Order: sequence, then C-alpha cells, then structure tokens
Amino acid sequence: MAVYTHVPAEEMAALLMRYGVGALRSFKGIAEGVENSNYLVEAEGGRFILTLYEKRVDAGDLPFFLALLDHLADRGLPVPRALKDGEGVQIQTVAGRPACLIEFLEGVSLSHPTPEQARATGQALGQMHGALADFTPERPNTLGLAGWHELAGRCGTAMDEIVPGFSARIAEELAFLDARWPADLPRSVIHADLFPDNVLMLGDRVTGVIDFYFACSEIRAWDVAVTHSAWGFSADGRDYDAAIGRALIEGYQAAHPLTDAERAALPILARGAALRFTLTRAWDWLNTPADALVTRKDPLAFLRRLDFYAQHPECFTA
Ligand SMILES: Nc1ncnc2c1ncn2[C@@H]1O[C@H](COP(=O)(O)OP(=O)(O)OP(=O)(O)O)[C@@H](O)[C@H]1O
Ligand SMILES: N[C@@H](CCO)C(=O)O
Repeated sequence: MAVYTHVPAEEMAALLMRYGVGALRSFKGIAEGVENSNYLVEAEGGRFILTLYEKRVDAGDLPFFLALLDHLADRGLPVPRALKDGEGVQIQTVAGRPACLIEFLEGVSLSHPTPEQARATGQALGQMHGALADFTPERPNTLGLAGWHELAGRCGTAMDEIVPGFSARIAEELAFLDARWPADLPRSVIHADLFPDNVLMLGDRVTGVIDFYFACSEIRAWDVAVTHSAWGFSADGRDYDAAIGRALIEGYQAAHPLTDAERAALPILARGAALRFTLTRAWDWLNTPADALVTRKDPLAFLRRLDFYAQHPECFTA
C-alpha cells in the first residue's frame, strides 16, 4: 500500500478547482510505491496523479526535483511535470502535507523486462544524462560513500540477525570501496533509483520515467551501475541475466557513450550500487515492524548482487 494520508473528497475537489482542470469525477489511492501517498485523479479535463510527500522526502528538496522534471520535460524526455495552479504555484498543502498535482503518463512498469526493453531503458537513461549536461542546480547525495558508512554504523551488528556475518561483510566492502572509489569521473545530476518499477513502458517503448526523489549530484556512471544492478538480476538476486545487462549498457552507449575511465570503473561503481540498496533495505528491514502495511524489501537480494559483482567484474566486458 502507499496511501498514508487520507484526502477528503471535498478537499480534492477544491484543489482541482484551483488548477482549472474541470470538476472532480473520481479518485482512488494507488497501492504501488512505498515512499509517498499517491492518488489517481480523474477530472473533467483529464487524468492526473496527486502525490503527497511523506516523511522520506524533505519538502525543502521539492523545488530541486520539480526544476529537474521541468528541465527534462522541456527537452522532450518522458517525465511527468508538476502542474502549476492558476497562480503559478506547484507545491500545495493537501491534508496537511506538501503535495503536487502531476501529469499522468501512460504505460506499465514491468516485472520481467526483456533485453529489448532493457535496451530502451538504457537509451532513455543516456538521453536523460545528455539533457542534464546544462542543468545547474545541485543536491548532495546523502546515500553516497559517506552515507553508507553512516548507515552501516546505525545498523550495526543488528544486521547479523538478518544473516550471520552480514555486518562483517559490509565492513569489509566499505574498506574495499574506500580504497578504490573513483575520484575524478564526470559528475552530473542523476536519477539514482532507476528500478523497473520507476520506468513506464508500452511494448518496447519507454513512455515514462518517474520517481525522481533520490535524484542528486553524483558520479554520472553510478546511475548506469544502479540501473544495471536493478535490472540485470532475478528479483531475489540469485541469477544474473547477461543479455539484459548487456542490452542496458548498449542502449545507454547508443545515446551517451561512456568514457574509457567510466567503463573501467563500472565494476567498482556496481559494488557501490549493490551496497547502497543492501544498506537501505537492511535499515528498513530492522526498523519496519514485520506486520506493517508496507512490504519490506529483502536486503539479501542486493547482498547477493554485491557478491556477484565482487566475483564477476568481467560482467561489464563480456
Ligand atoms: N506520473 C505518473 N503517471 C502514471 N502513473 C504514475 C505516475 N507517477 C506514479 N504513478 C503510479 O504510481 C505508482 C507509485 O508511484 P511511485 O513509484 O512514485 O511511488 P513512491 O511511493 O513515491 O515511490 P517508491 O517507488 O520509491 O516506493 C507507480 O508505480 C505508478 O503506477
Ligand atoms: N528502489 C529501492 C527503494 C528506494 O530506495 C529498492 O528497491 O530498494
């Protein structure tokens, strides 16, 4: 589920009036997603998404995210803009929370993408990076190398309750990455969470890239590594699909060629990507009650990816 905040019908109707999109016809909460409350809203003037930002999104970051979406949409990328009301305001307060009315994009997110769909996603990521070359706002990555250390410290040895040896494996990996994390690769604003559930597709066509709420200034190729780790494996992380991994990188290269240094760094960057999701999932696992309405995501699915990347750096060249 992802409806944490209930919006009364009267408040929804009054909100739509401010946007001049006609009267409210219907609305319902969207079950997918875990971070924010999302509603699908039907008005006389069209279909929209209303997002209420919950605890994990800092309201102070919203202007950055909305500027990023406007920048990409202006350059023809399939990302949803936040609409402006009659007074030009994008960020509202709805049921006491910061909220935006967002363009609805068609398409579905896939559970079992094909190589062609991975290629199209890689290409969309490359196009996005190309379009961001002249985007100047910045947002620090709180989930970069320093953030992983901090999160690992906060999880502590409680991680060993998930699987014995977990905390030692993380400490060993952090030491490995500290010694090798690249310092001089090109940086840019990146999506940083391009999982299949954040890409909407129709057939082999990308119709929407959503959920930019981890977007930040980072090593650009880390976004490629994050996407590879999210797309290239079975959900439990046990099986690597080389055809998907290859297609994703080829698609990216067709739109935005990697430099030799970026390509050479991918095995290390991918270990960092796998560690990032292992740690955030471990934290959530340890801090979300087992009976909460939100489904906890399995940290071991990314620990397995981490082990795979450690054992198979050649997967980026094979
Ligand atoms: N602009 C949009 N157009 C169409 N559908 C959308 C749009 N934005 C969100 N959705 C739908 O709402 C669902 C939840 O959105 P989203 O993934 O942004 O949730 P979240 O809780 O913010 O994030 P997370 O994926 O991190 O849990 C998506 O899976 C998608 O079905
Ligand atoms: N996409 C992430 C959640 C957002 O950090 C995951 O699957 O763990």
